[in-house]
Amino acid sequence: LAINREDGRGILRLCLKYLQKNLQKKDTNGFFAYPVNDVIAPGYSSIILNPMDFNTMFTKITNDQYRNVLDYKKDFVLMCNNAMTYNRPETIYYKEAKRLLHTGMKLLSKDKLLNMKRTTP
Ligand SMILES: CC(=O)c1cc(-c2ccccn2)c2ncccn12
Repeated sequence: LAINREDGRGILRLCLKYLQKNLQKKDTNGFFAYPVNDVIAPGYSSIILNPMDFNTMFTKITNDQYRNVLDYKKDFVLMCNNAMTYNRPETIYYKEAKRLLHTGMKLLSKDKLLNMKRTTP
């Protein structure tokens, strides 16, 4: 049973790294690559209580901190929503977050995930 659990984690890690690679490609300016700090975004840490970024998500993948793809998807949505909370709609950060979220929902759609589940060994 322990072996199966380890195998399962390995497969999930592979899937999540594949998804992250494709999502991060869409963040062409790298706005979501690392945590936002209060120097570039004044007052950020008092407005956004649950910050998230791709680097943090990658660390969580590596440390098996996601039980499944839906857990990962929650962090992705959190990251995009944070940007649409802190930044005003007319800013590039808001616009990029909205576009990234839309792209992500297509990549993380149910049928895509079902297909992945079906195709993984
Ligand atoms: C994601 C986000 O909210 C963000 C990323 C950045 C950012 C990230 C990397 C380089 C430059 N800017 C940012 N700057 C000001 C205000 C908000 N942001």
